[in-house]
Amino acid sequence: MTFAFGCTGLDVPEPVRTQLAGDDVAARLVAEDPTLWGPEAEREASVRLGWLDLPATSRPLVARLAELRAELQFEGLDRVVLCGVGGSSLAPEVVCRTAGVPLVVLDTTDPHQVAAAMTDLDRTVVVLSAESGGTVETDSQRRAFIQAFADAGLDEKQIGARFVVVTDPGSPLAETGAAMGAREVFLADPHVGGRYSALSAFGLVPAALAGADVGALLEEAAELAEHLAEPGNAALELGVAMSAGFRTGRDKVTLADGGSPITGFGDWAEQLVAGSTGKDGRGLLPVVVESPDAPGATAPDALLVVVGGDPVEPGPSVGVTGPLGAQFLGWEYATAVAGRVLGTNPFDQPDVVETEENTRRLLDAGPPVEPPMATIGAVELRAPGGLLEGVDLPQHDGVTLALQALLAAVPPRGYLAVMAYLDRWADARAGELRAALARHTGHAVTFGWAPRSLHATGQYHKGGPRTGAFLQLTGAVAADLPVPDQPYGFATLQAAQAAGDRQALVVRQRPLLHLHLTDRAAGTGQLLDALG
Ligand SMILES: O=P(O)(O)OC[C@H]1O[C@](O)(CO)[C@@H](O)[C@@H]1O
Repeated sequence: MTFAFGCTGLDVPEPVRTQLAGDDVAARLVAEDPTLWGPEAEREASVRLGWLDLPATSRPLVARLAELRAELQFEGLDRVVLCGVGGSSLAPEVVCRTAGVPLVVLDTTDPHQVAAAMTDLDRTVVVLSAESGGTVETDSQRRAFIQAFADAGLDEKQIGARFVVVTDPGSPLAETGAAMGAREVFLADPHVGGRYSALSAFGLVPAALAGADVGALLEEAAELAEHLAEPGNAALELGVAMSAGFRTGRDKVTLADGGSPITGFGDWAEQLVAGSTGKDGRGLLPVVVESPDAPGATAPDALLVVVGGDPVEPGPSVGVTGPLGAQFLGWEYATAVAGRVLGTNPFDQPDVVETEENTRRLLDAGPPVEPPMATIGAVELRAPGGLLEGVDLPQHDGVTLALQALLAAVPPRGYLAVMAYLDRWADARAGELRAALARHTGHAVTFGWAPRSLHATGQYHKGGPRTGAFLQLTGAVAADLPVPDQPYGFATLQAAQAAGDRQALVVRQRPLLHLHLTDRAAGTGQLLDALG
């Protein structure tokens, strides 16, 4: 079975067909024509289309990874922890969840979540995965694991042997990996950007070491690759549908699983679509929902895409089926195609760096002092930017009123984004807030764990249309964890990332509600109660 596309109730405007079919986009994309996205994108595109070749060029990795896994297993190292974020962790996480093999993914700075990953060190191997090699989340985790292994009594050589590195050639991490004596440093194809790296060493190394069949994944993709130059191929049709949605006022792409055997695909597709299209004041907002009939799954400004199922009548809706390897390649292709119609460069992320710079500044200067406007139960309320000016916040229903004020501030055709700087396992209940909020509004509601979301929808939040309203959640930290050789711990880093994100949103005059949970479980319960 390969990638298949079905669609119902969507009109494709003639100019979209012409721009994609008439211009022979399918064949030109497969030929890696960098001019497809206009002169401004040409330079970047000329070094970012290597993902089209990966079903073939990644093949030699399969045997080497099987050997390495056997070697690790022989030494009793059967627990794989992946330190990486965004494109460097979401694909292997989907692969492993789908295959049912254990992979501990650490894509956070939450001190509780990082500490929880540092168990069973005697059987742990750590994959450090970062394309740029300088990402603060991954670098901090590297330092913490080195320290933890040292505390467990390992010497320098033994510690090096516990790390496998995946990065681009010439990156600072390539150098660090060599200097620390990492067991192996995999240098990935530098002509593939992070969001498009699912079938490169970034997707394959952690997944294969955890026990997934990555050879099968490449075969699934290769089968689709054979058809990608054909006019009307299924991946092109998906790109046409997303583009047609955009052109007809549906600039949200709702992603729902239709009972496929794939687990967590929406989170990977979200970073691909948001990071590739959300810039220059436009974009497609991916909205990952719990099921095709979840609150907010259908809306007048959204195209519902069912992954692994049929389109939902009466539409407009799309269904895409096929195995995971084909889904990865098909969505990358479709997103690149949509970028052409939107007029965006699918391969850059111009607005991500701003929050990173804000974070660095805040780490240098110390955290901002922002007294809460009110504390209600386990929730401290703040609204930088003035959202709650003139709003009374009584103890009995102040949280409800604050949430109502935020929902009322979502502009027409806008969206509400929840960014939870929490532990996505221990504080998993916060994930229920998406549906709970969506029941109270006709607007799209997205939910993202942060700081992971900075590398996914974060680009869209800052670079896309200014139609978002934002709910940021932070939580009390019971015990901080130092970041070795840095003047701050994970709690300070996480708080600085959250504050840096708030600054980037306030500068754009976006409505923002910041709720700090002084007790994470109680505060989450309070929010869900407030939403009924
Ligand atoms: O692999 P890196 O360099 O750590 O980057 C992580 C992610 O950050 C981004 O560069 C943008 O936030 C993504 O494209 C990428 O997947």
